[in-house]
Amino acid sequence: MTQNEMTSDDSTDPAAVGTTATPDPSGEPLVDQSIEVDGTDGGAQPGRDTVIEARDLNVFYGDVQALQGITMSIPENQVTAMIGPSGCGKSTFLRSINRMNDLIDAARVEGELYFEGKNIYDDDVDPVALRRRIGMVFQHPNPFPKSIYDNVAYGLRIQDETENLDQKVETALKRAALWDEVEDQLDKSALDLSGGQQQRLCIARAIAVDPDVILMDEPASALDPIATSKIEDLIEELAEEFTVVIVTHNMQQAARISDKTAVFLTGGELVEFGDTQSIFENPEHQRVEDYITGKFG
Ligand SMILES: Nc1ncnc2c1ncn2[C@@H]1O[C@H](COP(=O)(O)OP(=O)(O)OP(=O)(O)O)[C@@H](O)[C@H]1O
Repeated sequence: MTQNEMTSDDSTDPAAVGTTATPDPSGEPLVDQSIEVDGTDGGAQPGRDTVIEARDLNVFYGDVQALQGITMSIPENQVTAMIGPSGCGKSTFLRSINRMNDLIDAARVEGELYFEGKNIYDDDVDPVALRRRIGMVFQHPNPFPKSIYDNVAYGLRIQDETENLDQKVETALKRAALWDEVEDQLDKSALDLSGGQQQRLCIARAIAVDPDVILMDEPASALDPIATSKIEDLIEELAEEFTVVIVTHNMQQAARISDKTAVFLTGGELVEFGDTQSIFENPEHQRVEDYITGKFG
């Protein structure tokens, strides 16, 4: 992601429908800077770049404060999970990362949130361009009422990336572990797929345009155990190429698939953030231990 890519002008916002599109790769960065961190905030490790960094981020809905002074660094090419009880601000934080909160009238953001060194809340950042680099997958699969092929090709067509389109669609479906199930029926309506297949199609649609980050808001909570297991396997594979940030209510899921875990608690406070294994086996805070062991939530 370059600064110019985030500040480019485009009136089409594919993120609002759960996909992303590719910016012009020729844009020169305004600032040649990526953030290296020392791991003291529990986030990125030495030598591993931070992709997203929140600094004292506060989010309000009207008079209600949903996030309180969130500071954390999210490392690249890892799975970072957000867990915590209902209403603690997990989805609000996720939406802050690609400015989806802009679409909520009452929402107001204070503080800073850096994506590859650029504060995405600076006036010169175009949220549409930002969302091309930070895709999103929602809780309920939301394919378009179009063919399987057209769903995956959607963002590529918006961006005029239609050269070798068949190949790009096939690659995205393979990366989303769906190709083998749909290769003979690409013209079939996406709405005829099972829920789990629809969600993998939405993931294929998001990754077809090659974003840097994929945000996932409880992507498996509407699926049966077998479909959930496929999505979990897929998320782990995706982290080899993308940075994945996932909100989940399912602590076992966070423990299974994430490298880092952020524990939010009531009031929108980030109480603990670090290696998933440490958080689950040896949390620093009693409140986190109580939450993880099911004493509340
Ligand atoms: N669009 C909105 N307008 C007003 N308040 C909102 C809005 N969205 C969220 N909130 C409030 O912000 C707080 C945090 O909500 P958020 O959805 O981020 O929490 P969450 O941890 O993701 O919850 P859940 O696990 O139930 O999805 C809650 O008090 C919620 O009521």
